[in-house]
Amino acid sequence: MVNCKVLAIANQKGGTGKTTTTVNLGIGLAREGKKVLLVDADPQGDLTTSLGWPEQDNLSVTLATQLEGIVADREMDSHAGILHHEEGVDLIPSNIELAGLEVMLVNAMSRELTLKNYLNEVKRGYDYVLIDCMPSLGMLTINALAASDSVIVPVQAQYLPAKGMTQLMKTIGKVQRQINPALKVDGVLLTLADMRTNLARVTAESIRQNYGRMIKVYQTVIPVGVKAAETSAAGQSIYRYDKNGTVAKAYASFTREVVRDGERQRNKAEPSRSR
Ligand SMILES: Nc1ncnc2c1ncn2[C@@H]1O[C@H](COP(=O)(O)OP(=O)(O)OP(=O)(O)O)[C@@H](O)[C@H]1O
Repeated sequence: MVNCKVLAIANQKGGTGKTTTTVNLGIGLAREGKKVLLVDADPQGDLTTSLGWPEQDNLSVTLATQLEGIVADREMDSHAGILHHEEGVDLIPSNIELAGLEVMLVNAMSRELTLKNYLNEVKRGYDYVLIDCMPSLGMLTINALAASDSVIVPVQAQYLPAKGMTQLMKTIGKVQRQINPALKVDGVLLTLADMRTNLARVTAESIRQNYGRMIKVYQTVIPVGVKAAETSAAGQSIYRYDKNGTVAKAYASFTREVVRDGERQRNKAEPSRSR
């Protein structure tokens, strides 16, 4: 696809809903008719488990294999290892081998661009590539930011995230200045919100106050839901596991926001097509 959009789902804080968002935004986009590739860029392999491959150590080709091939400048079948989930998305899986690869990257030529170089070989067939980042700002996350058009930042609505956000924004700024000037922050997604309290609203206001107009907070807020915590073990999206629940409705609405943003950005980039 000429207009493939690469999105990093990133926050160096753990447990903010990155993996859950990657699964349900990805499958949400597939349900809107988009061709979607999900990339597990976390050696914990949570995305791979969440999509139904808990025995990830048995996978013969993973993201680590492909990146190692790029580092070693070896001829590879770049589509080898891509898995197909029954809800219509593809996945480049990961397991703990990716941790060793991160160490190897430090001494590699174009070390920040290894993931970008790999994705350039596979993204052609997709409308969206979503990268589930690990909870750190190390070399793999830098690779994800270098390979992306935009970042979405899931933030737990319960916590005022000022300090962690500053660190993340500094890293994004550095990547924009030194590696990927076109990188955008599409927005902050408030997750795990207890809808009985006002905390989501307070957190959204705090982000707007601290980051001004620089960062958009998505209209949709993802509520806490018991069923949402069970989807990972079931290897299913929330749309299949609990299709009438509030979390499924919220992720469907968030997906529509992301599609609208994509259309707006495309029309801006190609004004003649919007007339
Ligand atoms: N809306 C929700 N309602 C209830 N539980 C949720 C919801 N979203 C995520 N969870 C649960 O919260 C935990 C953290 O979510 P998730 O793994 O998506 O976060 P993460 O940011 O990817 O974590 P890590 O930083 O460890 O990679 C998981 O146990 C997940 O099942």
